[in-house]
Formats: sequence, C-alpha cells, structure tokens
Amino acid sequence: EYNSSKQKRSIGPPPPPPSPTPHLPPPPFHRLLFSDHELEAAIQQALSVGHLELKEQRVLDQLFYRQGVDEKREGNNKKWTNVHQMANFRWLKRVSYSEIEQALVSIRATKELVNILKTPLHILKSQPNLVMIWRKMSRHICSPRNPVCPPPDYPYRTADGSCNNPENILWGMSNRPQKRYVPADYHDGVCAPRTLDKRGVPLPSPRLVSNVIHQAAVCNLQDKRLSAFAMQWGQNLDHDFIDTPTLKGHDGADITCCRKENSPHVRAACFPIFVPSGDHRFKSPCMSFVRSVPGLDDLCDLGIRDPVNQATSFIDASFLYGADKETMDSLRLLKGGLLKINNLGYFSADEDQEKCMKSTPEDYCMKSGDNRIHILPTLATVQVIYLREHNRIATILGKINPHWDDEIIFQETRKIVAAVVQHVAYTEYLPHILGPATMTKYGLYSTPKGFNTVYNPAVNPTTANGFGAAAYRFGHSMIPGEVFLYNHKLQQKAIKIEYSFNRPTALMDDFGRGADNICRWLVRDGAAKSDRFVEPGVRDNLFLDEDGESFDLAAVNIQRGRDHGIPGYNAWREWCGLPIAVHFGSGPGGLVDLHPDAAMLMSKLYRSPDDIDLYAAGLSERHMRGGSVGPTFACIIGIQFKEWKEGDRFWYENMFLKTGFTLPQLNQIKQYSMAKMTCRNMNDPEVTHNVFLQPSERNPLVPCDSLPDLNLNFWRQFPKLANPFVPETMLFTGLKYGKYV
Ligand code: HEM
Ligand SMILES: [Ca+2]
Repeated sequence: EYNSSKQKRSIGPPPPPPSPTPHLPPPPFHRLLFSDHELEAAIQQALSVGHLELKEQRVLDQLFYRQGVDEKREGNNKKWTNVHQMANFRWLKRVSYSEIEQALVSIRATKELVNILKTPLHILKSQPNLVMIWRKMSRHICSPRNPVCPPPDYPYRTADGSCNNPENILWGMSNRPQKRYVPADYHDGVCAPRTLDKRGVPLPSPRLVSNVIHQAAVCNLQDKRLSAFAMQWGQNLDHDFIDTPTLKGHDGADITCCRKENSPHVRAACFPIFVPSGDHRFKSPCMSFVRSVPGLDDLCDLGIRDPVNQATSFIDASFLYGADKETMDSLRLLKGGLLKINNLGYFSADEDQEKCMKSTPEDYCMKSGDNRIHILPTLATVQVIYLREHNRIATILGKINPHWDDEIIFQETRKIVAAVVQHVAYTEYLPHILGPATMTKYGLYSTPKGFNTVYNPAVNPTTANGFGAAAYRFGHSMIPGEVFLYNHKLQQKAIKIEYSFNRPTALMDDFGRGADNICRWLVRDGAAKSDRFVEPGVRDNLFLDEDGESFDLAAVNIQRGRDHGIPGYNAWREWCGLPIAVHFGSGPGGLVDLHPDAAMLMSKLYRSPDDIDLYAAGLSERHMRGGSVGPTFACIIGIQFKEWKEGDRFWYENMFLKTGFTLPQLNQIKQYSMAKMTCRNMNDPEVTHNVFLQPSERNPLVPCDSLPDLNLNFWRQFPKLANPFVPETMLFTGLKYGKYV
C-alpha cells in the first residue's frame, strides 16, 4: 500500500526546517572543511577542466560529424544507418545549446572538484563558503533562462510552457532538465552511468538482460482488450510531455563523462550497449548518441547531471503545435487560425527533406510540432487526425465569430484541442493502463460533467526522469510486429515493422489515403500484450538498415536508465511505499510482484534485487486489476499524471474565469471522444465507442453519427458582452483582442 510520507513530501511543499537546538554542537557537516583560499584554488582548477572539456567536445563533435559517426555520408547521399536513424529520433534542437554548454562545464567542474577535494558532493554542498565562492567564480557560465511572462490574465498557454505557474515560471517549460523522484545513482555520484552493482561488480549488459527477460520464447501474444490505437495513441501522448535529446556530433553535444571514464579514443567513446549474445549478431556498440544531453536544474549551482526535456511537460498538444514559439509560428498558416496543411490533408513539407527515408517520388518528409513524427507511419496517422481536427475547429470558429482575427481563432482552437487531449487521456486511455484502483487513489478521473478545480500551485508538473526513461516505456511491449493498412473495403495489407521505421511511404498508399487506411486498422486490431516480452521487430530489428545493423529497444531502455542515473528497482519500490525485495524468491521478502518465472530469471542476471534495472523489473510485474502495468509502474505513472493534472494552471476542468472554459463549453469537451474525433477526420463511417479497446460486444463498431459531437456554438462570442439574458457569455470574456507579443 502506497502511503509513504516521503512521497507526500515530494508532491507537496517542503516541510518546515527543524527548529535550531542551541545546546548541541553543530552537526559535523556544518564544520568548514576547507579555507576560502583552498576552495578558490580548487574551484578555479575544476572550472578550467570544465572549460577544456567543452573545447575538446566541440572539436570532437566536428570530428564525429566529418567522420560520419552519427551520420554516415557516401558522397552527398546520407546513408540511413541505424545509428543515424537513432540520432534523427533523438534530435537536439538549437534552442537549448547555450544552456547545455553551461551545464556541461558546471557538471564536469563539479566532478573535478569532488576529485580534487576528495569529498562527496553532498558534503561539499553543505559548506556555505564553498557554495558562495562557487557562485561567484562560475558567474560567467551561469545565465539561466529568464522568460518574459505575459500579463497575469493572458488567457492562453505560452508556446514553451513557461509562466504556467506565476511563482515558478520555469516549471514544465520546454528545454529544461527533467526532475527526479528518487535521487540520482551515478557511477561517480555526478554524471557517469551506473555500470557497477552495489558490490562493485559490473552490471549485466543490457542486451543480455533483454535476451533473458524480454525475449519471447514462442511468439508474442496479442492483447485481449487493448487496440493498436491504444499503443499508437500512447506513444503520441509521450511525445506531448517528453523529448529527451541525445548527441549528434555537433556543438553542445556531450559525452563528457563516458568518454573520460572509458577511453580517450574517439571511436571507443562510450560503454558498449550490446554484447554478442548467441541468438543474434553482435550489434553496433558504442556511438556518440548513447548519452542523453545533460542539463542542470540550477545553472549557478554545483550540480548532478539531469537529462534535458525538449517538450513542454504539460499535456498541451505540443506534439502538434511545437514546444517553442518559433516552431509554432512556422507551423501556422497565419490566416484564419489554421495550421499549414496540404491537399491530402497531411502536414506540409519540412524544409529539411532529409528527415525521413523516401521510397517513391510522392514521398516527402513532413513537419509537425514534434520531430519524431516519421518513426512510424502509424504515429503520423494519429498526428494527422489532430492536424485535421485543428483546422476543422478553426474553420467553424472563424465562421461563427467573424470578428475574431487569426491569432484569436488559432489560440482558441489550440485551447480546445489541448483540452480534448487531456480529457481523452484521463477518461478513455489512462484507466485501461492503470486500472480503476490506481485511478481513484491518485484522483485521476475527470468528473463526467461540470467543473473540477484541482489546481495546486505547490505541485511541480515537470516531467520526471524515471517516468520517461523507464515507467512510461511500458508501451514498448505493446508494439506489434506488423502494421496494417485496411482500405475502405477492409482489404488488408501488412508491412513488417522493421520496414516502416522512418519511411512515410505507407501514408502515400492508395493515392494518399494511407493514413485513413492505417486508421481503420488501428481501430479494428489489437496491440501486442503488455507484458515483459518485446516483439523481435523492435527488440532485434529497431531501425534495421541496409547493412543489417539495428538496435534492441529493450536494451536501449535499460542502458538509458543507467545513462540517466536511474536507481535500481528497490529504490523505486521504497519510494512508492511498496515492500522491497531482499531475495529473488517469490515469497515474502522476495520479488513479490513479479511473475515467478521472471523472478527466477532475474536471479541469474543480478547479484541483488537492489541492482535490478527498473525497466526490466517493472515490465515483469503482474498487472493491476483492469490495468496494463504492475504496482511499481502504476505508482510512478499515477503520480506523474496526478502532477500534470494538479500542477497545470490551464487544466481543462479548472473553473478559472480568464483562462478556463465556460460551463457549457467544458461539458461539450467532456462528452466528446477520441472515437468521434477520429471518424470526423478520417474516412471511416464506423468507429468503436472507445477506440483504445478492440471491437467487441461491449465496444461495438457504431455509426459515426450516433456519437455525441463537439458543439462549437458555445464558442460563439456575442459582441454585446453585457447581454443580461446570456449569462454564459459573461464568463467568456477572458479573450483579449489583438495579438500578444
Ligand atoms: C510505435 C512504436 C514505437 C517505437 C518504434 C518506439 C521507439 C522508441 C525509441 C527509439 C526511443 C528512444 C530510446 C532511447 O534512446 O532512449 C523511445 C523512447 C520512448 N518511448 Fe517509444 N517507441 C514506440 C512506442 C512507444 C509507446 C507505445 C510508448 C508508451 C506508451 C512509448 C514510450 C516511450 C517513452 C516514454 C520514451 C522516452 C522518450 C524520451 O525520453 O524522449 N514508446 N521509443
Ligand atoms: Ca506538452
């Protein structure tokens, strides 16, 4: 039973400091261990190491680029190696460069300082003179982002999520470090990946863990309840709240710690992800993208590495609109509140036509709010539904409010679309992932009608590291081995998943009706079962290239956890208030929530349950009733979704006069569904009530017309606001005319 006071602290405001006890001597860590003079010398040396590292890094990045480590060039043609495909998926945006470079110097210098003074970081941080001197001496690398906020009653979200919380304007903003639920567990306490277990013995290779735990013995089963739509929508949702960049051989990229840790040799820059495994060929080990880009929560402080998140943490449809103003503007038509769209009803072309693999002359690379749109044509299909929905709503709003300009129509439409994403996530999707008990425990259900003001300004909605690097990756086990196209006669065509990564060509199928055809499949077929097994299509053949090279997604997840300093399984169990395991058995004191066969396999890989990688153990747990994950992931996912709900001033159910909806508007959103939105925008007259569940007697295919619509007449704004006979319009006055700049 989750009930730990630790947890409560991490959600609510910090507890008051204990009152001072004047009669006792000060605790030992308050003793000043070093003189100011000693510290100045040490910090100077540490900072110069940090700067040197940055300089080397820049040279190295160019070298990587020229050597084609990330991006293999043959003549002028880019070769789509598996490595390049990965780098493409984990693209680093220019926006965050300067902060990343500052963080890089600080983190490297922190590490050096720990070495020079031979004192652990937490002791150093308790030295008041050290902190002061550090701040003074590192001022030149310490210019944290300082967004300019719109006036307090500005009715819409900012593009980058800044200023959502007026007291903490960086909370949830894009291009900021991920937060941590459980303190980092790095090899060196500062930044190097976890490589040794608690007894100092090397951890099993992630590929080995994947082979033993995540490889299906016979074949991967289909889920009994969840549809392929649930899998695909689930991935799209994660692209709303997390986007962790990795390295791609250009400025600002970092492999600082791992390079120093292992070898000065460029090609051996990182630790191996994969080992020869008997069942499969040796896979590309060690490339520069291996590490996530580092950030620092407080750039002016000594710090531990925290990976950056390029998305806005809030569920605000940033996968469609982008997570910074520049991207958002580039996606807009700047007329009638519309997004750019082409005559197939698809996203318009990206200026960079090298972001996807083209197979026919019709194929082109699209530009959407999120850079990862091409990973699968099925993901692009979900995004296309939202694109068409935006323009559908904007067109209607423009008609019923002819006095609105482009900006108002765009922002009002964006507000509706984001609210619908929130509503669908918490009422149609999440209950089937977490199960009813967890939904209730964390207060995640929306009310069926009316306001439900849950905003709590003390809650930090920033996306957390262990959630993104492990828990929410549960969906990787739901990925099927093939994607299908169903034409309007429901004739099927299958494509193996390893032949559709980064190729938009399926969208061009059937004269550009590929997305509609994919959508018919998403609604009608099942996801792979959410369990510890991962399809060979992504476990052996992720980003399969023409040389036969590929990745193992399960192994990448495990290595990513170590790269991010995610502590082992027991640390998370403790944080969740769940019993920890002291042995590998299934009885009391053992791995009680794991399937017994998985617990047995763990004992062959790890020496202590403390060391088990969170991803591997979380995926191996027995599910919560009615859910698709076990108690540990349910806890992490449940708490994260609670924080996105309570920590978002723009949460759609809040009764806030200036930023919220009117009551009738809100009730329209609450009766709308993913099903109605899908059939409104795709060429399919039939759809299931809940598209995340497979068609069944309880969830039959029904005519689109039979589902409740979103009646936009409630957005009609009467020019005479003081009309006493239309009280709703009194609420609907948050709108500011003209563009906010
Ligand atoms: C549709 C097929 C999918 C493919 C091919 C895919 C592939 C990937 C890849 C290559 C990564 C980056 C791994 C790394 O370097 O750390 C990733 C990250 C991730 N995936 Fe998936 N994924 C898919 C579906 C899903 C689903 C269904 C979910 C959840 C429901 C999910 C959740 C995540 C999360 C949370 C991350 C971390 C993202 C970040 O930190 O930026 N993925 N996925
Ligand atoms: Ca977002």
